[in-house]
This record gives sequence, C-alpha cells and structure tokens, in this order.
Amino acid sequence: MKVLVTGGAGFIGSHLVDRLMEQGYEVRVIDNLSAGSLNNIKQWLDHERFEFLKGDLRSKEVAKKAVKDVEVVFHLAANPEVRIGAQSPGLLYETNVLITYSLLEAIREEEVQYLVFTSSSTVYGDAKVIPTPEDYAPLEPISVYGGAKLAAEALISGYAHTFDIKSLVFRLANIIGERSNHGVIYDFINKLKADPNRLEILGDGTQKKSYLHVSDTVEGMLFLFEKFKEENKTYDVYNLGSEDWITVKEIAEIVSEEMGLSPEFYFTGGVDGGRGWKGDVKFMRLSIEKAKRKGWKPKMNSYGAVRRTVQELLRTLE
Ligand SMILES: O=c1ccn([C@@H]2O[C@H](COP(=O)(O)OP(=O)(O)O[C@H]3O[C@H](CO)[C@H](O)[C@H](O)[C@H]3O)[C@@H](O)[C@H]2O)c(=O)[nH]1
Repeated sequence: MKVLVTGGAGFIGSHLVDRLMEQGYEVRVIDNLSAGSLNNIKQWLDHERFEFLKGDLRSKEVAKKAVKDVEVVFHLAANPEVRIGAQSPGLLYETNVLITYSLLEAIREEEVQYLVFTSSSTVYGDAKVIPTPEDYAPLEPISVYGGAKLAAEALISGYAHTFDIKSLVFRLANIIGERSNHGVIYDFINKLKADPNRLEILGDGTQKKSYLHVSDTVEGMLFLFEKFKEENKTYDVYNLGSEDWITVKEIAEIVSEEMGLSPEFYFTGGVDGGRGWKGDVKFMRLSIEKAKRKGWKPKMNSYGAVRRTVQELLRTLE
C-alpha cells in the first residue's frame, strides 16, 4: 500500500515514517524542510520503497503531485509554534488551514481513500472539563494556532462527508521525544547550555499539561487507524495523550537533574495570570477513554516521557 506523509521529515512525521517503513508500506514524504530535516529520514532516502519530495503544499500543483497514486494521506505538515500566533497569525493560517485545503482539493481530485490528520489539544482552549473528552463543547480555542487546527478539522469533516474521503483526526497532547526541535524541554536544555547557573521559566511555572512520548503517539495513531478502517466510518476524532500531567517547574527540575545542574529558577511572570505567552493553555489533560476502549493506551506517563526525552535530546543535540 502506498502512503503519503506530509511533514514526514519533521519530528512526529519522521517517527511515523520509521514505523510505516518497518511495516512494509511504500512511503512518499513531502516536506518543505522549513522545520523538518533530511537528517531525520536519512536511513530511508535510498530505500526502494521510499520517495522524498521537497515542496510546499500551499501550491495546489505540488499537492496534486504529492497525493498521486496513494491510498492514505497522513497529514502532519504544519507550523507547530503556538506562541507565534500573536505576531504572525497569517503564517499559522497558511501553514495549517491553507495547506489543508490545498491537500483536500488534491485528495478529492485524485480520489484518495483515507486521510489521517494530526490536530491538537489546543482546539479545546481553556476547557472547563478536565480530563477533556472529544465531545467537549463549546470548542473555543484561545490561540490562533488552536483556531487554525480547528478550522482544518472542520474543513476535513466537510470534505469527508461531501466527497466520501474517510478521515481520521487525532487531537494530540504535548508530544515530546527524540528529534523534537522546539518546545519546553528543547528550550530548557538550550538555555541551560548557555547559562548553567540560571534558568528562565516563562509564565509562573504552574502551567500543567499532559505529555506523550512520540513512540506512544505513533503507535496509537497506527493502531487506531486500523480500527477506523475496520469500522468503515466516514469521520472520527480521537484524543491522544497520557493520563497524568506535569508542571513546567517540575519539567525544569527534571531537565536540571538530568544535566547534573542546580540552577536558580527565575520566573518571567508571563501574561494573563502566569501563562507563558498569549494563547498558552494553562491546564491541559485529555480524556483518552475513547482510545482506551479500542485497546490503546500509552506505555509512558508524562513524567516518564519527559525524563526519557531529556535523555534522548541530551544524547543527540550538539
Ligand atoms: O522556554 C520555555 C518554553 C515553554 N515554557 C512553558 O512550557 C509549556 C509548554 O510549552 P511548549 O512550547 O512545550 O508547548 P505548547 O503547549 O505551546 O504546544 C505544544 O503542544 C500543543 C498541544 O498541546 C501543540 O499542538 C503544539 O504544536 C506543541 O508545540 C508552556 O506552558 C510554556 O509557557 C516555558 O516556561 N519556558
């Protein structure tokens, strides 16, 4: 079976590519290499079942070329930086909504059977119910990024029902692990490398979120995709996360400990009651009961995933 992974040279995308290649799929990757890197997929570049296209999905012609002859599109290409929404909303619109539209048009024209999309916990905004289930309402994102993900979900649902494109959406918690090149753990390691004595924590450090290791994420996506195919549904949505949560201050402590340092923490205070930036969701934990009922659960909790990620990044970062 031939599949396309958009953003396949990126953090989560490249781990998905590893599993798909190991399982014997024919895999095509399209990536504009804005955040992704060929280094993440170098082990497959010469493989006969693998094909890499460098291109930007904002162009419909590029999107059409990318989806040609594939049965499944895993759509992971996106700009993942929640914090840039206040400065560059247009960029988040283009790299999350516009490219999804462009891809959907290509999928419709080329009659691709399945679409799997990585959405985000940020579609829930400041949810009043925690753990937050998939049917929580109203969906009121508080960042442009969350709004863009929700808009992309809505477009996908509309296309799925209108053109019978079987579509599966995952709302992901904070995904961490080897090859991640942004986010709180990556930032803390780099800040401590620059100054081992002091660590700046954005906000008040009480931000509390659920973290899921990328290995659990990819396993969950592929497991639930198989279930989705068996059920023959047109459209479905699953949360993927871990069942506990951890504060930013605790993450700072784990990073410092793993680096053998005892820095002084200083808090910037942040915005809107201790958030790291405008649109930062302060408390996030997703209900994963729906995925669990189908037989998936993560192997690592947030604490285990954070510690393992720190070790992985320390091993691989220059
Ligand atoms: O130097 C830093 C960096 C981050 N933080 C704090 O750490 C928390 C986590 O921030 P990340 O940048 O790691 O992650 P986000 O919650 O902003 O977003 C991540 O998780 C979301 C889903 O929950 C998305 O989908 C998104 O793409 C992904 O990057 C935030 O509260 C932030 O304020 C700091 O205190 N200092």
